[in-house]
Amino acid sequence: MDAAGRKASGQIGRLVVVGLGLIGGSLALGLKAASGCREVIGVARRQQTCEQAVALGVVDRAVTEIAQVLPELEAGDVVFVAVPTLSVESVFAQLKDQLPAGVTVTDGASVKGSVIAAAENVWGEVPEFLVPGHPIAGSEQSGVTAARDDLYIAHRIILTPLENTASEYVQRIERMWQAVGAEVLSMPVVEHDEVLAATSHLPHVIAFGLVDTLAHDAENENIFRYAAGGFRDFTRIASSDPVMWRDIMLANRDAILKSIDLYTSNLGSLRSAIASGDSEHLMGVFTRAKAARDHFTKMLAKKAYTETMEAKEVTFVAQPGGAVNGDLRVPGDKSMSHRSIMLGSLAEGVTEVEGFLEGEDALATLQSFRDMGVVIEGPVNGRVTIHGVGVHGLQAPPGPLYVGNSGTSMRLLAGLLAGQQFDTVLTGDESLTKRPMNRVANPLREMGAVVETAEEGRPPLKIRGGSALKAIDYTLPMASAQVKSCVLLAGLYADGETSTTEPAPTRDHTERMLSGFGYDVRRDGPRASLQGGGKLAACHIDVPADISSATFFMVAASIAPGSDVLLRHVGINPTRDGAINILRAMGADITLENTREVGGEPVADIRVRYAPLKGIKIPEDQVPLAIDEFPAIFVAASCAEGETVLTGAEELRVKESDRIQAMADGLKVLGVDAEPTRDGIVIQGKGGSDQPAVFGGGEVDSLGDHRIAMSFAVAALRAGADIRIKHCANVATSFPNFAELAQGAGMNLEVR
Ligand SMILES: O=C(O)C1=C[C@@H](OP(=O)(O)O)[C@@H](O)[C@H](O)C1
Ligand SMILES: C=C(OP(=O)(O)O)C(=O)O
Repeated sequence: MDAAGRKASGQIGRLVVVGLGLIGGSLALGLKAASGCREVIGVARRQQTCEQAVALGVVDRAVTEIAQVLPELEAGDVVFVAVPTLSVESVFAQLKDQLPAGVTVTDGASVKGSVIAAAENVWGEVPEFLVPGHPIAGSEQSGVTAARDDLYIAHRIILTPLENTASEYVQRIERMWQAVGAEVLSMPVVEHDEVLAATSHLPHVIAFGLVDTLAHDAENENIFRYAAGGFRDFTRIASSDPVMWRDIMLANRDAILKSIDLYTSNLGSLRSAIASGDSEHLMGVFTRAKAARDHFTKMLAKKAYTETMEAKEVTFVAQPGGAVNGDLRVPGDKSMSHRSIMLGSLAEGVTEVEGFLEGEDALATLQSFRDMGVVIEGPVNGRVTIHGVGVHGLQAPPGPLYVGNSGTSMRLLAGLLAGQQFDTVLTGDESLTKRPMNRVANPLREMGAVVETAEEGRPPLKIRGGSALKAIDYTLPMASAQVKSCVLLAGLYADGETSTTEPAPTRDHTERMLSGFGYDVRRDGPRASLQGGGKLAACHIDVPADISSATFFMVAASIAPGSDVLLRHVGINPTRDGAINILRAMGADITLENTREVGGEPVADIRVRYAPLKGIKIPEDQVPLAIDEFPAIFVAASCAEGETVLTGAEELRVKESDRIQAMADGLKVLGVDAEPTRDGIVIQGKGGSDQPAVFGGGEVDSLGDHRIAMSFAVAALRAGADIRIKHCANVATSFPNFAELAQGAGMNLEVR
């Protein structure tokens, strides 16, 4: 918001700032810059500070006693108490009985419990005009000379109003902070003090303590001479104002002691690990901490990551025309990446993975196993090292396992977790929370697991530990590799032989990878079975490029005249190659080169050249083999000559979106006749016309579904005007570098 906008919404009367340091001075400057108040009056004990504040333009005038200004205040004015925590009470005492009605009092202390106690001591109860607050914007600098008018922009202000705080006062303070560009949120007092003890007060104790320890060391001259970046970064906050921090320690004693005790015990474990050379323990702590800190940096940079992904709004604007050319390698296979982490974690020994998909879905699985105590190094350029803990080595996670947008994570993990001794809760994002989970909960219950779901079998899933699982012979009601894998993974923990029978072939990566880890899986047509109670041995996994991601470029090359792409090292497992078969049946020019086997999975380089397509009736036996590729295939069908009919694909309705409806809606917006049916779609291809443009321009909604988003981006190659695609952040779940690769290959795609 610009200054004029803030002024309109944020005007208060006069602002009285008691305490002219960094925090008070910066609010004064910010509010003046935004014309957010009529006048700023400063109050500081020392005359020199008053003069300095006026000379610097921080305040309009300044006095040494608050009593000097109280008589002239009136309703709508605000008093901001920005003195060290333990001095707040004496300021309140000076306000008592002299504050005119309608004036709001707020403060900026780091501890809220002590401010509440100070108010009770002075007024007997917390008055309705007091709005306790805490701007999270301090730095190691202090004093009025450090004040800046932009200190609060994009910073958070926590307000902790009590039940009897009147809402008009709270609203005034919210508007005041918003006027200087801050984001205001509220929290109960106790929660505020505990959160701040852990995130701010403890780090200050450690920084002050560490610098003091080293400064007392006889060798200190040398220590400080050689202490470079790490020491400087880590101890910056030991330059903070000692009085302010002494006050905070005393005021928030109990919460800080709790944090110190927790930290001391962890430091003790680290000490023992170093003493005994326990490298596993050290790697566990360091890899978990690195992941947490990297995640935090991404959150601060407002980049996509599992928990913040939905908050980020990404729009694709795909410009019409172009062709795709070049030699590309799309990221690693998502299904195999998930399974490599799961089986590597349960194996004995160290599993090395290459080609791992660094997309949000596979990272959510990885984080879940870290949360269950597995040491996992990486990913770095697709390389992951998993220190397996054995089939019975997982530990209870500290909280619910959050798997974001990933159905595969939730359904496969459900099977594994049913066999553990500890309870777990699996949660996900808004899209995943709408997807059916009874398809896994029911067979797990038949095995003796205790699994609770929310209404109508939706997530979260609560899985009780300690159940003795018994083997079952399960006939799947739908063709689903996730359900099959869930049952087989639970079967590792069951007494006896667990088997699954599927109505049609589905991806068999679980069966293949289990065999790769030395676990005996018997396969007989539609039936797969394994005996519980075995062991997995660590191995090396080379994850090929994901055929589901490659499909976007297969379709792109097939519909855009002048295209010729080579897609390297793509997995062409016969349970995944439906898109190749369907596109070829439509007339696509696809050749497989350098076909080979890598780690038990067939792999090839796929060459695709433009060729005119024709509509077909898609054979139902191909549906499970191309289940994730249909959104892209519908784009190909729109560019084909004649009608394409899909049946037997009702499963598409329960993916990240209802993919039949979402694609039909978007295609209609772009001028294609696409009629959804119960279990499929009928598309009238427009490829036979003389017009190069099959699609009109327009705005379509991907509904947060990565595959819908990428499919409409590809459609632009044959569009007559821009296609704007809303809600594309989730492309990062399966294909984080889609836009870069697409642009490099010749598509005109802009990410906003
Ligand atoms: O097992 C797997 O890795 C997957 C199976 C498929 O789901 P269903 O089992 O629900 O068909 C697929 O859609 C999903 O992207 C990945
Ligand atoms: C359906 C998909 O994934 P999941 O079920 O793992 O969310 C997909 O990637 O298209």
